[in-house]
Amino acid sequence: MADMTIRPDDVPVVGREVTESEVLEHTPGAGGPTDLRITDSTLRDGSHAMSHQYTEEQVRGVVSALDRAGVQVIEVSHGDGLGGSSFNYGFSRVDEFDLIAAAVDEATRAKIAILMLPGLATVHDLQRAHAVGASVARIATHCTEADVSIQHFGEARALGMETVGFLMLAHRATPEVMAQQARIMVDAGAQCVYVVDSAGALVLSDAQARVEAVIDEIGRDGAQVGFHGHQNLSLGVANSVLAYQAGARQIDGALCALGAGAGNSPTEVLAATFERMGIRTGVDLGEVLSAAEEVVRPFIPRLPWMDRASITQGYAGVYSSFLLHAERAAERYGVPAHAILQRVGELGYVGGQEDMIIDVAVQLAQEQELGDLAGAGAR
Ligand SMILES: CC[C@H](O)CC(=O)C(=O)O
Ligand SMILES: [Mn+2]
Repeated sequence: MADMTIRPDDVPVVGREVTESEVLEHTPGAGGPTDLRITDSTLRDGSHAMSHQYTEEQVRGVVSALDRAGVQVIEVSHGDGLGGSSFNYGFSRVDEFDLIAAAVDEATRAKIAILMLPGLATVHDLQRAHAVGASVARIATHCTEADVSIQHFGEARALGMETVGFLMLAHRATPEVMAQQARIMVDAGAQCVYVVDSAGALVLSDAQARVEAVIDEIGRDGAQVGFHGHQNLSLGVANSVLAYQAGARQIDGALCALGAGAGNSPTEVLAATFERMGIRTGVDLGEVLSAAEEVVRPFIPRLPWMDRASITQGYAGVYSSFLLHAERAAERYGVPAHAILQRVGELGYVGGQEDMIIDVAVQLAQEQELGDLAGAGAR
């Protein structure tokens, strides 16, 4: 197997211009050079859509199929990242470190990545993930809070892991702010920074402008830029293509779009689209289509889809992983999920404020009751 590890020393020194070919050398495919690296998040973002109930057998099946298809990086963690298994976010069925270890055991070529949110996960969790074989650390913060990740990038680099920064809810920051925040992550040790459209709210040029601004800022350091899309407005794949054209060289997807909200950009559609465009991802189209259709599709309890609630998430700019929380609150308090999500968007809640979804539902239920009373009084 070709050694695809990006080592800290592989990243050119800060301040030197890097050529396009140097950038591409960071992402060689298993079977030859690639223009773009796809990271599959079925086993992390998809964990939201699975209510964090993945079994070891499912994880092994997905890793084996993705690995066979030539997907270079496979992310495995609780949907909310390491340490997410909790009352607030939802308990995992199987300990995520066992799932990560199973994924590492199953992969023959692909690297196994973890995602972590500083504060929810600790440096100790990162060390444990590394100890069971994870080699890529994806460290996520709200798009204006990159400074909370500095310690974690330092530790990941000290462990010899490849590092990726995630600037979440990217629609909430201007391209200029995204660039400043990416600079903080790169100075802390990130080798790639993603524009993360957590709400699926970026519309075409919005995604492109953010990727361009981040590349302008960190590209000269040899750092790459990535894009993570959600399908709430059905633009995950189109935004990913624009991100690639703007210079992004790492793109996320999930098989069958299995991810939060209306799901992620489907990995199999990304592979087909980029192949049609003559852009090399190193992914075997037949194998990845089989992985989606034959491995993942049979165990999905509900296919992620653009319905009223998830479209509202894209429209109102709501964190995709709030969907199932809002649906549960809707059922419990008798108010529509889309109305909860619309209000959550207006109030500007961010990841970590899942508990506020209940407050909003209670408030809407009270407003509904008052409205009913007023209506009854008028009769
Ligand atoms: C871990 C939080 C979140 O689900 C990360 C992500 O995929 C996103 O913001 O879209
Ligand atoms: Mn996501």
